[in-house]
Amino acid sequence: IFQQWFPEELGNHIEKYVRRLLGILNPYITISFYEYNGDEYERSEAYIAIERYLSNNSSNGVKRLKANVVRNSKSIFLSMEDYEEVTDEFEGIIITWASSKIIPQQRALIAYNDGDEKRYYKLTCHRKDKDIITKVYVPHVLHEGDAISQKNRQPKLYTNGKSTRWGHILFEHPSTFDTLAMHPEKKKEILNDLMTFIESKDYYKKVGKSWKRGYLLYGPPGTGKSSMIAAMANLLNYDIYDLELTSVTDNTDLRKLLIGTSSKSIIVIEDIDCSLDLTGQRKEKKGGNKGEEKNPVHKKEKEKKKKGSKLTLSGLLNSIDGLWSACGSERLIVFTTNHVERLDPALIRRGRMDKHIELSYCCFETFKVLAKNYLDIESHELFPSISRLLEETNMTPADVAENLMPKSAEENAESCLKDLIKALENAKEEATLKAAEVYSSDGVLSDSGDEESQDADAESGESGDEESQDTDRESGNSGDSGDSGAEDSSDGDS
Ligand SMILES: Nc1ncnc2c1ncn2[C@@H]1O[C@H](COP(=O)(O)OP(=O)(O)OP(=O)(O)O)[C@@H](O)[C@H]1O
Repeated sequence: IFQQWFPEELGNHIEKYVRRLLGILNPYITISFYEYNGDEYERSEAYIAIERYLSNNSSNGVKRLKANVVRNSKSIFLSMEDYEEVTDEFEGIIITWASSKIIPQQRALIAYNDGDEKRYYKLTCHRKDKDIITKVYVPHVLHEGDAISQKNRQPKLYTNGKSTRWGHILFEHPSTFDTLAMHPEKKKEILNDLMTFIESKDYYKKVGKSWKRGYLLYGPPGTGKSSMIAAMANLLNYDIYDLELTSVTDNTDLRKLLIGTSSKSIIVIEDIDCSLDLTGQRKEKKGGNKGEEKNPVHKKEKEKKKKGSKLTLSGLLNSIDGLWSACGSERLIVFTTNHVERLDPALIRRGRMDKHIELSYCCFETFKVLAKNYLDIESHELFPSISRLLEETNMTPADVAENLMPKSAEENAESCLKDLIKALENAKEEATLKAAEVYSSDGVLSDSGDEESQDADAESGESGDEESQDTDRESGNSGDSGDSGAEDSSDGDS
């Protein structure tokens, strides 16, 4: 009626003064949070956080609720239907939240979202409480809402294919820090480190570092490196970006991929020593292996490799802690390797890889965790024999776990422990035989292959080392640190 009977300009004028008058008389203020701001295709983070907060804290008093089944979410959550109202209390202050929407007079012909309706939450509180509401209550609501979203979300596992895009699936690995078998003190130290990291946003800002932390996990195959990454992701509810370096053609692609990662994520490069010729490039600059430099076949091969992949060590280093690494925060970068000694020191220096974690062969403490997980026992009369054997021989947690797993319905804890004892005795015998073979008749080591990798191979039954020793012989390289030898043996292992 008002719009019909008053000329538009006069109408606007009167409306303005009426609103002002009401504003003076009304002791309440309102704050609106719209679902879409500016960029219309992105839901406002504040709106989402408020939705979660209200669904968790105040939905009991609401009669009409909406069930939101978010894809990839672990559970459904309930939120208020349009035009519902709830009250919340904060430090003795009563706050009213109402869900509302603006329906445009002329609906867009092609509507992307409920015919262009603009939903919003309206907070109403007393004018005298304005400061505490805007400075304390609203940030509290946003923080709580974020935490609820984070808790309910299902982590994803991303991987890069041939393109510079990430593809993902839901991450549903069951490994946790409870199932991870390692020395309890070491486990506690890692857990503390992770928890300190996630609570240190302000600290990182204060010291001028981007909020990320590098972990280097190293040890023989089957000692739990991948299991630990899964446990980290499950603990922190982070996504995993499994970066396959061999599919990345150059530094620009690597940068694009890293820009495409989100916060609260773990970027993983597994078997970093096999992924790229990272050691060779730097050693070459320093003079490297002279025998190899003179060898025209090796020189040609290296040049060909360089042309094929323009991903360089310096490109990788820049991505880890150069300017580009600052895009996105709250991230862990994890490298895994079976051969830590083959990595360039620059790649794993502290600051880049802040924490070096060795995952090693099964000790008695590790075994006890596996026995509890697999057989539900904490002690047994066979434990002392197993403890002694584990001291005398190297067996990976993966092999121990395999032996502890019942193979048939008839098997019980005792028979599984006996299986393990048998396997440990066999491994011990094999290791003794292998050691005898390695020593030549005059008691001198016949080959300079490193002991650690031989142990690892003995455990896993792989013959990768033979290949690396052959390659070393062919290239006239007597040391085990030669680039080509290292590369070939890694290929063999992988
Ligand atoms: N420390 C451990 N705690 C619990 N389970 C383990 C542990 N280590 C190995 N396992 C078991 O062995 C399997 C293989 O372990 P995992 O893949 O984590 O080893 P890895 O060190 O990553 O090996 P690789 O270097 O070959 O990738 C796992 O599925 C798990 O069942």
